[in-house]
Amino acid sequence: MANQNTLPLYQKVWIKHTFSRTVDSLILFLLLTLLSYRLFSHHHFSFPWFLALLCESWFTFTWITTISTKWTPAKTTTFLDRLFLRIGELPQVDVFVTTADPVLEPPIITINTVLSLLALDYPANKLACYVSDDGCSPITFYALVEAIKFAKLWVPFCKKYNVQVRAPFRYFSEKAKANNSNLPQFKKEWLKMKKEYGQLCSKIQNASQELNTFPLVGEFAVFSKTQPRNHPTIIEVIWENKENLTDGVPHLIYIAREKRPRHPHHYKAGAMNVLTRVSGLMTNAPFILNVDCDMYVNNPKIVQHALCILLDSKGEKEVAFVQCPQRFYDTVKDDAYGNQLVALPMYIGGGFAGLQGIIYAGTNCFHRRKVIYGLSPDDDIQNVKKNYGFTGGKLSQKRRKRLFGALEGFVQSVDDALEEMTFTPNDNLFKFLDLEAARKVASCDYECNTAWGKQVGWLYGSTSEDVLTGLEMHTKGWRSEVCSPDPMAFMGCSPQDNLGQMAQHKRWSSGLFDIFVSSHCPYIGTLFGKLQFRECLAYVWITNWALRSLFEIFYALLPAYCIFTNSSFLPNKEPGMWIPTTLFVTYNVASLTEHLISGLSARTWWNNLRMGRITTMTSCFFGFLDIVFKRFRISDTVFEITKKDQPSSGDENVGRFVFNESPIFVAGTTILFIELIALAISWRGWQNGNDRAYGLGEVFCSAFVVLCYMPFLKGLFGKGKYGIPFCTKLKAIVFAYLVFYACTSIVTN
Ligand SMILES: O=c1ccn([C@@H]2O[C@H](COP(=O)(O)OP(=O)(O)O[C@H]3O[C@H](CO)[C@@H](O)[C@H](O)[C@H]3O)[C@@H](O)[C@H]2O)c(=O)[nH]1
Ligand SMILES: [Mn+2]
Repeated sequence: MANQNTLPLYQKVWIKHTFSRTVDSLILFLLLTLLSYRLFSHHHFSFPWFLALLCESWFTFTWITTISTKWTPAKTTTFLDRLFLRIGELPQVDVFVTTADPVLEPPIITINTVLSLLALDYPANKLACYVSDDGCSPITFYALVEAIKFAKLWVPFCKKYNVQVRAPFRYFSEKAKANNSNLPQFKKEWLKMKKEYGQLCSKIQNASQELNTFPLVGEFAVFSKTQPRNHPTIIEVIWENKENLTDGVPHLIYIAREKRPRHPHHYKAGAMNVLTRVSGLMTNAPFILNVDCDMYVNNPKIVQHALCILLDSKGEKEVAFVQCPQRFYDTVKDDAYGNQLVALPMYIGGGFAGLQGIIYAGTNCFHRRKVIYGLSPDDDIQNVKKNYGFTGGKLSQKRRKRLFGALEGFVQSVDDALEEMTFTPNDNLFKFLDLEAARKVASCDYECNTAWGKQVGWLYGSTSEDVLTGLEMHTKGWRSEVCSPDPMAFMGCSPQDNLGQMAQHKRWSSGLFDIFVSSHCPYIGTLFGKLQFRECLAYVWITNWALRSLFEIFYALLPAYCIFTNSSFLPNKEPGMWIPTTLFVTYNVASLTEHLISGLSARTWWNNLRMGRITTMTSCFFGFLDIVFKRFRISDTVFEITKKDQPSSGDENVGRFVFNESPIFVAGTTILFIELIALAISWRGWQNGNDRAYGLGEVFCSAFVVLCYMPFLKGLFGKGKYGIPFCTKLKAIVFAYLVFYACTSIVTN
């Protein structure tokens, strides 16, 4: 029998999706057939024919990257029982939470996340929770101060009754069948807890309403004379687990890093780096769990599950980070805005997992501190020390400044982290706490002329800092794993309307494309680094999302162009027409099947398909433009924070499209108008029985685009926020006419 101590702590199995593989290959075959048909049909050669060839070549290339990513999906299972046999003592974990705006991210959501983290089923003396507040808001701070009082009741309650959902707003709102509900003692405590939570909510609610009149006295005095973008560092230890109790409440530290108008603050990546340094000085745990303010813990044992992977004898040497899936609660029915990301992660995410590893998604992720500090998998510590310029345990003065900044105490903590010295906890973590030093590492100047954001920490330069940082780790040769135990590890909120969803897609597509055109481009990672080839293709798939918009827009306008100019891009009257027809049918049946297999409705499939077309042609197109402007130094990209709403249940308008004056909607409305004009012209042509070069194919394609843009069509007639603003319609009509005019005049000239 194998020694219990040598058994692996997790297992990875590769799944065979024979059906999926067959259908995907068939689609590829059809795409290639279509391309060759186009190349060999000399009699068809014309502008639309070549444009179609160009777009379809792109789609084929994208499809190759898709198939390659999906081909060998994998799943991991963790063995908790073996973890306890293997290690005597659980390691320390530092938990990072980021919040940035008390209005878009209501403090009540943030404190629920924090409460669920403090109540993790993990020894309290091995956890420390650091909250970064980029909004520098006294209300957020107040909410945390109040939350910790509640935590002292909540944490023991959760542990005593083994509560699963430890975010109180979910626990009390949910039809959550209270466990042990028969016990009178439980009933009593449950009621008390509910009452206490209610009081906590109303306190925070009241404070939020008095945003401008909130008294900045006592411990809040530090917030006087601060502005969100202009203030010194504020670090407050809200709670310290002084007695080092395993069943107490973990440390809670509030950090608002210094912000000055002239200093770029690098958004979330900047916040994460400050959290890394401040925690390095305080607890310096070897593992870091990072969650966004809106992601609460849904599985209180998740840290142990992740540790199974990180501490496994193989995982320890190879795995840089463990990513848990992002799932959302109270989602809009049938995923009306196509943002629940259920089917996609299942196929694409599973595929990534079967390669070098899943991308880092910015939240719900466990990191190794030493990897964050730039360690490569094949670097042994002595080597690193040589490379970094450590001599006799000390970094040479010059290199130390260049890499980690000038603070002696912090460099010492890096040295310890690289050696994993902190694996066994100090008896009193805060004994030597030097707040002055902590403020220094959180200041604007600290990173000047250092490697932070370049080789060390979260990398700067993209609004998808998460994917960039993960890609760099993969390029160094690290792997990553997905950890998705049952129940789901974390749950969060997703945008509750299409505005949030479209802004999010714009940020992602531009951030990802920014990576593609930077020196971190996946191709470079494969050529000069250790990024595996298929992992590279998977990253290419994800990072050129914005580029897809161009081809999709051209392709969507192609049928209209043909109708305007009486030409064709499809072999309408020839037997060759079966190729695009079969392709269209097969592709859609395949994606519908994938949705149904994932347990989703047909309506969800349609919504995803439709929203995919809309966001790619609008949000992602603007994401693309953002990067073009950035590269030509016309304007820089900004991280627009998504609004975190608590869904209003029973609202009959949930799922409806809302509009504003954003240029994104001008683009969408223009596309709709162009297709409508095309349909009208074809209708007239049909009635007059004119001699037409285009056929049913082009008309069908045009109609299909209109069908995808149905929310816009409804928006033309909608009222209030559900209607497209008049000036947007006007601009769109002008643009549509210009396109029409340009098309027809090219041909007549
Ligand atoms: O200047 C900033 C801006 C944002 N954030 C935080 O970043 C997180 C993510 O922001 P959010 O608006 O919720 O963006 P999402 O689109 O929901 O985030 C996804 O995409 C981001 C990258 O674009 C990742 O950083 C996130 O982890 C990932 O969940 C939130 O906790 C914010 O508080 C900051 O700390 N500082
Ligand atoms: Mn979010």
